[in-house]
Amino acid sequence: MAKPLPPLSLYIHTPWCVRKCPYCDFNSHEPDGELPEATYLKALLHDLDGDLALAAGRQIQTIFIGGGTPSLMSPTFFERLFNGIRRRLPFAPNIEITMEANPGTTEQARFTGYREAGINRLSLGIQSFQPAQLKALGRIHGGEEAITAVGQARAAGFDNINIDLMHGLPGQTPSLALDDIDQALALSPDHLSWYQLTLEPNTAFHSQPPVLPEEEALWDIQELGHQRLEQAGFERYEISAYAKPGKQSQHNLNYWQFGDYLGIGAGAHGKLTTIDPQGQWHIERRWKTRQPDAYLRRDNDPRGFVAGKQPIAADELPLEFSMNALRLTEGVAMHAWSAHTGQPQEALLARLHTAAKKGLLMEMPEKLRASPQGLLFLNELLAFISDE
Ligand SMILES: C[S@@+](CC[C@H](N)C(=O)[O-])C[C@H]1O[C@@H](n2cnc3c(N)ncnc32)[C@H](O)[C@@H]1O
Ligand SMILES: C[S@@+](CC[C@H](N)C(=O)[O-])C[C@H]1O[C@@H](n2cnc3c(N)ncnc32)[C@H](O)[C@@H]1O
Ligand code: SF4
Repeated sequence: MAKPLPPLSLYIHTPWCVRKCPYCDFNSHEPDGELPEATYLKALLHDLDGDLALAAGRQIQTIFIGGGTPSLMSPTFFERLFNGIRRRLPFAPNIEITMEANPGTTEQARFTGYREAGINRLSLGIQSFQPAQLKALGRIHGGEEAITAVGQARAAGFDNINIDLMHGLPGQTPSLALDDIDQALALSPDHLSWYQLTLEPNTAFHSQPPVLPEEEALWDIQELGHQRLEQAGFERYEISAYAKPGKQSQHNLNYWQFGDYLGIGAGAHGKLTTIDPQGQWHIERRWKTRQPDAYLRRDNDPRGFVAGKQPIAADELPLEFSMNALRLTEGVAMHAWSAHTGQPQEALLARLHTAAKKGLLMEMPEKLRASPQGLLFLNELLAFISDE
């Protein structure tokens, strides 16, 4: 019997933001005028139609609406979108549906509408509570609005709330970073994503870098912040992701466990496995037209929305799989590594001998699991896996 396909998720991208943040390399754009909600809705469903043949007969386990700023779209937009998707693919009974929201774009009635439309997890991009850091990041909201947004979300019935915080910010000291964590914890989130600010190519911060904390302060922030979160009952399950028990993001877990996902919307990417009549797996990555205007025009184009696609070759699987799985603090069972990569466990063990000796790995041979040192130097660890 052929091995079962991995779980299927759906990523939906909305590409607009009130203002582009200087550190951000996501596919986000300031709109020219009114948001084209109706045409974007139509385009998203046609985009999904183009991917349906790859997902026929499968059920969607999780949906993640990212951006950009999805909270710029109205609740009706999502209600119609979910109705359209459900007509094409069934939803799992306990489906997790996350939406990202910017605290500068929220109001009570909207949150209630999002909840009623079926969104059951909210991810708020708070980043910091300090005026100086929010200003340096070019954010459109203050700390107070972030606190209000969490209250509005709870009042609307959201019982699964994530807060995104960033650290290593311009002018940030360890005590300011800890104060951000404390203020976030005081809001009792279910999940906290704690990202170190990175200077990404093609951003304003890359061409005009801000002054960042010294290396030593960055280490202190990392170490002290990690301790503070664990003391508060948050378990770190991925490099930057902390959750209360049972509140891990199912969508992100599926990515990291090398599950399948459809990606619709401007610049969205997807990964899909299909089985041929001989029972062989074929994995393909595909990505969609990136510029919002060009994406909308593609709706009338017989080439469709796909900007590119590429199969993942068998010899790329060890690295592709490990890049994701090793981000998880629990790592992955050796037999799962073998099942996903099609390689015998001995092949992996041989490659990892030196990495283990260098202290980058925790447990062998039952599990492939990075040590705390390995999580810090993930690229070094991955180099051992990709080296033939
Ligand atoms: C697409 S944005 C989230 C939603 C919303 N647009 C917002 O910013 O409020 C995803 C998250 O990635 C993080 N992020 C974006 N750029 C980053 C960077 N250069 N370094 C570290 N984290 C970054 C931020 O925490 C941000 O909330
Ligand atoms: C940056 S994470 C933010 C997670 C957030 N902190 C939370 O816990 O809700 C957003 C998710 O959207 C996915 N994602 C972002 N941009 C995407 C794109 N263009 N195509 C497909 N997936 C994308 C990421 O891989 C990830 O699963
Ligand atoms: S609001 Fe979010 S997606 Fe938009 S530019 Fe800022 S960080 Fe990027």
